[in-house]
Amino acid sequence: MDIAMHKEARLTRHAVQVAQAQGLIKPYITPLESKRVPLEQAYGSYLAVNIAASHPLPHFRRSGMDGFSIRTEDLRGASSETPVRLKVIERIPCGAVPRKRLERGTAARTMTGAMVSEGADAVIRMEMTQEAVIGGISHIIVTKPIQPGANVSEVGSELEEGAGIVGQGCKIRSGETALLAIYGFHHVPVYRSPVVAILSTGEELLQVDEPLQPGKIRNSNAPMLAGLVRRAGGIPHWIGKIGDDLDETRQRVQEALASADLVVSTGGVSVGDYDAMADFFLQWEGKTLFNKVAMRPGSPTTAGVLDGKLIFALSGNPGACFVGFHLFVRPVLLGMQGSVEPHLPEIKAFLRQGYAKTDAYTRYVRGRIVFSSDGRVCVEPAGQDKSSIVTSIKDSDCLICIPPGKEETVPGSLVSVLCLDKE
Ligand SMILES: Nc1nc2c(c(=O)[nH]1)N[C@H]1C(S)=C(S)[C@@H](COP(=O)(O)OP(=O)(O)OC[C@H]3O[C@@H](n4cnc5c(N)ncnc54)[C@H](O)[C@@H]3O)O[C@H]1N2
Ligand code: MOO
Ligand SMILES: [Mg+2]
Repeated sequence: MDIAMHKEARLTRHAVQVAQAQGLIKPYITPLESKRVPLEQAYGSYLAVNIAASHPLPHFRRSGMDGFSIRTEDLRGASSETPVRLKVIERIPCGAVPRKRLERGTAARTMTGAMVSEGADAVIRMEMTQEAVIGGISHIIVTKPIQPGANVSEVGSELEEGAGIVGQGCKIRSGETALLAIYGFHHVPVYRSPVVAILSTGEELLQVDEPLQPGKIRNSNAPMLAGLVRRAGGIPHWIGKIGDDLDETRQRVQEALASADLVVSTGGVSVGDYDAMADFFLQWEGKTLFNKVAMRPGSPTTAGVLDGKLIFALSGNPGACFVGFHLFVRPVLLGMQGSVEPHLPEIKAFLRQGYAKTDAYTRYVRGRIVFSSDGRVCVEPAGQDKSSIVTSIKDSDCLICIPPGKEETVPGSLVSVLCLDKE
């Protein structure tokens, strides 16, 4: 292709909607292999199997209070006028098995978490009893009846045997970790983390430790993407910077594809004279899935697939790179880890201030979730909204979706909001 044809091809791109673009990527997202990791290393990974309760929880009748195992029947008529006296027949610490069955008129001193005596149908709290030694034998005196079942966790009252406890594709967080420990999972089958090659393009890019020079900027997208990849459970593999040269781009993209499960590049994907990534996608062995998306920022976002591996060319503008990552790359990373919820959680919220009329593209505004004094969930832009702006990335906890249209989106409008991962 000569230069004029390239220019023509670059300028005549067809924009797809965000949901369409996500749909074009979806067939290429398959979970990676699973592996067994020690439980303490499983946090943040996605479970590769369904896990059911192999025993009821709790698996023995367990006291919820420090007190006495009793038979409620014995206390039925208890009052201050007619106190009931029970003989204390044993002491049951946590971890011990009661030796005696409760017979009429007896109680067993039972600690929180300890096994309740056989024959007992409740545990009375220590505070509701008076202790007395009568004839050298320990007794309690009770002046109120209690309900059957009080302070006793019955077998299976939390989970019955066979109940699903953690499903395949669930993220292992603190609650899941605790359950896996309860059910004896010393090692846990989880999906492998995808390795993500990160490429940045542009002659203007300096390394972070290089002094500034006129016309040049430090590369901020690559470290930002590395952080985003890590937060999404991937392993970033920074390939480095590519100059604005097509042959170099081809070679480095090939290397990147060979060394990783997927490739993410930033910059050089628009219509500029030196946008080598855009040229790369015009003539390559892979299949281009889309090269323009009806969204801002990030309209030139491009995605393709070669030998089953996805490659995403995100815009160089930091705001566009950030949004492109969240809409397209993050779901892939989560999907490769087997997640059942790969997309950002979406909520509705009221727009605090109006948003000026837009064009035919949906805007994904870096925003902040705020609560109004009457308790409504609202959103507002986190700062300047241009694609080149970096500071509003730091201050955002959501992306506000402003629908396309010629009218202003007025204050108080109910809009869709994509919630970003918390650190
Ligand atoms: N005539 C037109 N010009 C532009 C269009 C258009 O449709 N017609 N699209 C604009 C849009 S929208 C965007 S977004 C940008 C996309 O540009 P590229 O993806 O080609 O990115 P670059 O040209 O390489 O760089 C853009 C901008 O970002 C800075 N940059 C690049 N890489 C990094 C990095 N790793 N860290 C920090 N900053 C980076 C770069 O210096 C530029 O300032 O194109 C518009 N133009
Ligand atoms: O689509 Mo660009 O990323 O608006 O600025
Ligand atoms: Mg460009």
